[in-house]
Amino acid sequence: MLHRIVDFSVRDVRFPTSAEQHGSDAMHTDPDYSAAYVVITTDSKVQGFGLTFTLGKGTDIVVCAVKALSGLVIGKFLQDIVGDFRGFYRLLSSDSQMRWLGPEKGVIHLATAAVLNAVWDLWARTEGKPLWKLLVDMDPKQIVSCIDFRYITDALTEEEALDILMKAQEDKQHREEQMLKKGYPAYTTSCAWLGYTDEQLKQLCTDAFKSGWTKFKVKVGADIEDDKRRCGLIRHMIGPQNTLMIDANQRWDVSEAISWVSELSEFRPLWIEEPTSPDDILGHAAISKALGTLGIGVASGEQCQNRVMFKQFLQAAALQFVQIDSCRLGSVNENLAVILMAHKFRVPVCPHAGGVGLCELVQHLILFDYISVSADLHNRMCEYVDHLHEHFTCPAIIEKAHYMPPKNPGYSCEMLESSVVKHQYPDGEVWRKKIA
Ligand SMILES: C[C@H](O)[C@@H](O)CC(=O)C(=O)O
Ligand SMILES: [Mg+2]
Repeated sequence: MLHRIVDFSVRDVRFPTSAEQHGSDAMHTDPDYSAAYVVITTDSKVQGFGLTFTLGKGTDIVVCAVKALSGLVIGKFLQDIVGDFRGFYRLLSSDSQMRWLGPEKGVIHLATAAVLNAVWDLWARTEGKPLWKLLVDMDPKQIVSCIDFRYITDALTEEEALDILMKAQEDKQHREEQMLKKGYPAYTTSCAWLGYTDEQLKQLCTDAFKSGWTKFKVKVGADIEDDKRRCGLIRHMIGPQNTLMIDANQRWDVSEAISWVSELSEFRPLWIEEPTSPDDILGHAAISKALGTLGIGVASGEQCQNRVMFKQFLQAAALQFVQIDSCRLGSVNENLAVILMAHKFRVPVCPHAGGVGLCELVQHLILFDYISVSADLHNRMCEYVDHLHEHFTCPAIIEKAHYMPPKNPGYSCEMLESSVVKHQYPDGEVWRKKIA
């Protein structure tokens, strides 16, 4: 059956998370987790749902960018899109006028992610499979045909990508069964947002520990004495064997990052995340070199613009953990490129999640990474944040601190229509009350 896209909508949906300091960090002190939420409808009535994540203000700008791209989607047949997905990715990311707004970065790239996420969702639904399974079952040649290799062939050629995927075919079935049984390891960021009090932090950490969490991320970077106290509290509570990560959300200059994190080294963080500007590849390389001697790695990616920057981070040995993001990069297509490059450079992928909908989306990509690419779980885990899942029709499922593979067809980011209507900005009930 053919599926022609006949309708396209995008809405500005915002959740007032800043009221309770959920999601707060050293740079984003009042985030309202939000999304530009896309629904595409076909003449066969099958729909695709996609989103990109934002922090509140400016979501309207992303919505505007999504609308600008919608003309490239409406009227297309799904079969034509996925039959040349590389071409369609390039159509969206390289439109000869709109590429001036990026290219492949910033608002226009967030918009590309929202649109393509909806297309991938539609594809998975029409195949009756969750997205991870669609990817895992795909012929390696077809996977590679979804990737735009422009600008990365000096690091990864199409032939090398194919070779990686072919080699990982062995034992794939076994890994799939393992994931279905045990799930993919996760860590939590929910206990230690920067705006939480010590009491909150202790309580949330105790509860999480009791529910089986063993890996915790703490926000740092505003005040060194606060950081020492908070890291000390968590390290004391989780003991020496469990894992602690720290996240500065781009707060420091390079030398400041090195000295600040050195002062926190006694708490033995596995990584420091986003120590400095997400665009500063050589700065990250310098930090990696300095902190490597203390056994601390550098993680980044949630604001890494595109595959070209990831390529350079990897080439410069500037990252020890690659944090792919389902909404920052150009959807599944560009994430496939980064997952394969990370494998070639032997750097573990530990996705960024949380926000609204990011856990739902990225769980599919990390399952694909394990089953079809890396076959490795050492030092690998996917972020989990326990907010806003109740707004999704198929929320992420966590059991014993592991993501359980989604079973429903699609990419898991369909929101409950009632939640969308209530949180739509500025007319939804939640915002009307606040604005009045
Ligand atoms: C503003 C966001 O909550 C950010 O702090 C998330 C983040 O850095 C992470 O989850 O990692
Ligand atoms: Mg982070």
